[in-house]
Amino acid sequence: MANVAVLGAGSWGTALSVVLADNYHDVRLWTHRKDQAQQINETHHNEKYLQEVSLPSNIVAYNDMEAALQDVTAVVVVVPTKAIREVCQQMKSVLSHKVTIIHATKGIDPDSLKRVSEMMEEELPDDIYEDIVVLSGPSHAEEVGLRQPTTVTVSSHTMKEAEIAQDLFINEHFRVYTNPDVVGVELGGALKNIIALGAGISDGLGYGDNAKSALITRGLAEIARLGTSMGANPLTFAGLTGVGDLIVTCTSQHSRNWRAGNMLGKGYDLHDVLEHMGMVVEGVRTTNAAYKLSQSQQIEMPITQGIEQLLFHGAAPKEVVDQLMTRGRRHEMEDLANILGDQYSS
Ligand SMILES: NC(=O)C1=CN([C@@H]2O[C@H](COP(=O)(O)OP(=O)(O)OC[C@H]3O[C@@H](n4cnc5c(N)ncnc54)[C@H](O)[C@@H]3O)[C@@H](O)[C@H]2O)C=CC1
Ligand SMILES: O=C(CO)COP(=O)(O)O
Repeated sequence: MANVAVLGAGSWGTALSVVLADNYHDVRLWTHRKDQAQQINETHHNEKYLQEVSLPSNIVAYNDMEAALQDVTAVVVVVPTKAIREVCQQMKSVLSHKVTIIHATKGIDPDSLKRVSEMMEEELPDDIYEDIVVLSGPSHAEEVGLRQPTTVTVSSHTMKEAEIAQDLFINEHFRVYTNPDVVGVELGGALKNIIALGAGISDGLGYGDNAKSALITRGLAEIARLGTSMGANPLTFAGLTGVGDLIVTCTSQHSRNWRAGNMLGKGYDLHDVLEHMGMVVEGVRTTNAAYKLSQSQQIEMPITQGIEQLLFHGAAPKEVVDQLMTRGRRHEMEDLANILGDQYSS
């Protein structure tokens, strides 16, 4: 069994620690907050982020990163996208041996327009890891923590590292697939958060299942359009980290992105919504990143564009829906064939 550090003690870092602990690994759950480390070790619960789950005794919380990383063979990074560079800097200053590095963060940085693994590659020295592994897929922390059946995908450029991650996590409640398409796996997980905001907005406006199904399906089309232009394999978007994660995030009240969207649809102000959530809503910053990417790559992303207008430029939810519904007429098969490439054109 392995010594594994999980960096980030929010809801997802805590739930992934439970999976690792169930597989008999010694888990060091690192948090940047001393009081939280103390609270977890005293109560064996993460009261703020995953209250209902009781944590096995082989999960120990740390506040000292150097101590948490001592003798580990694998490090799982699960902080919000905004904190990735900072946490990598801290890791770099205390880690001198080679480890398997896995990240489970879903976002794109709106400043550098980089994916999470790209930011990590920029920040970390080459000699402490072989290849970054991405873990993504339809997986609400609340359900994983309760050991409900869940499937995810791990991806890295070298299959060996992905398979190490698969071995660490797989068990009878948590089934782990591999996929070599790092770009597609990462982009699917990040971009679905924009569409989940949209699904929440639609529900907040009082629209029904037809509208939500349209958002999921046309959202998938624009995710795949941007994704393939950035080098992803279009088939990945038909898998767990594409349509799978879209379904789970757009249809569940566990989703923070859906919940934030729902409040926006009901007319609440973005600042108040984020304050109320108290947990990361990755879709907000990723909307801005995807919007910028769509502009620079000249990719049509009408839903993302509408949500960008709503979040950052004062557009009313109903105005955005009206704009989407009155766009010029389109040929559905042509749109889909364009994503898949020439061999599918009619
Ligand atoms: N919650 C879920 O069900 C899932 C979340 N994810 C992704 O995992 C990532 C983390 O999300 P959650 O754990 O849900 O977020 P969360 O909001 O529950 O917790 C975030 C954690 O990061 C910590 N943090 C914030 N800034 C930090 C910094 N500068 N240095 C160190 N720690 C910092 C916070 O103290 C908190 O413990 C996000 O990218 C999210 O999209 C992915 C799959 C499922
Ligand atoms: O990524 C998730 C489920 O796969 C969690 O989504 P939220 O961040 O919207 O809660």
